[in-house]
Amino acid sequence: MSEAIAAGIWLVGCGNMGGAMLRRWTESGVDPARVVVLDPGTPSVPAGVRVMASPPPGELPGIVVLAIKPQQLGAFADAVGDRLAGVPLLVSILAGVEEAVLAERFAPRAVVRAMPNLSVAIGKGVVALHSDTPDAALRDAAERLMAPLGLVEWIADEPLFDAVTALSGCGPGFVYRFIDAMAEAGAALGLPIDQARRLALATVEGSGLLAAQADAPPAVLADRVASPGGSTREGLNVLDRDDALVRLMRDTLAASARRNAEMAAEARK
Ligand SMILES: NC(=O)C1=CN([C@@H]2O[C@H](COP(=O)(O)OP(=O)(O)OC[C@H]3O[C@@H](n4cnc5c(N)ncnc54)[C@H](O)[C@@H]3O)[C@@H](O)[C@H]2O)C=CC1
Ligand SMILES: O=C(O)[C@@H]1CCC=N1
Repeated sequence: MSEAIAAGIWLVGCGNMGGAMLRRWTESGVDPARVVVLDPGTPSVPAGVRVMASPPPGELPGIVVLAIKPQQLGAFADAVGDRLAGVPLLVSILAGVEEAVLAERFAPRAVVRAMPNLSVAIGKGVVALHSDTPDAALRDAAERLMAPLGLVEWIADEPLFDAVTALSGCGPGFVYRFIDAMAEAGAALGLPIDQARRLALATVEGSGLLAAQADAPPAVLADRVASPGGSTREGLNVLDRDDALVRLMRDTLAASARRNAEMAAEARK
């Protein structure tokens, strides 16, 4: 465990995403007694984690993880921003909020921007990281903190965070829509909707697991499902016609990336 993690973690905001990360951290060996949740609400937290409405006086942890909504940043910074000055590592998962803005508002020694997704709750998430800090120990601390959550990847340029947020941060939302759409389509062919939902969910789960372990990329796996002259090919022809699915996904991710850029502009004000 890194020195910064051992020196304690303050998790600011423990909602959907902060809560998912926290559960996974304590399940994978982070000592709950070293974690303070700062949240004015009534979050449900693992046993042993302290919940406070404002930072404990006279203390600074090794790491502060910001997991409030971007729209809540101003109020938090105005209320207690100066209490974080000099904290070794500030990790922010806020969509669209840039490192320079965080550095200016909180004056930590290092900022790492992180983009997790909801599957971190079961250690199968994606966490993209970016930082300009030259401090290798603090970069390492951020990476070690995120390692139990799933696949961790450093992103070369901070502007690419809008793309990464659209793809893997928002991605679970798109996949859930796809599952529901598959179920709807099965029901339209006559299956009872509950059964169609079970089949669609298990199909996506199994396909993802197989693709993750397979010796071939998804395009090749798709061809293995599609027997020549068979029914999968007919369905793939619909998805592939005029790049229908690719164009839909491009529009979907572009809309999310655009919104991230807007949130970044709002946070700069
Ligand atoms: N939900 C998701 O799948 C993902 C969310 N994110 C990012 O995570 C952040 C949080 O999103 P969610 O967890 O979905 O939101 P949420 O609304 O579920 O959680 C926000 C939490 O912050 C608390 N809070 C509000 N004001 C506060 C303050 N001044 N001090 C301390 N705590 C405060 C709220 O009580 C709540 O528990 C956002 O910035 C979002 O961009 C990033 C990746 C994925
Ligand atoms: O919807 C949002 O803004 C956040 C960012 C990634 C997932 N949820």
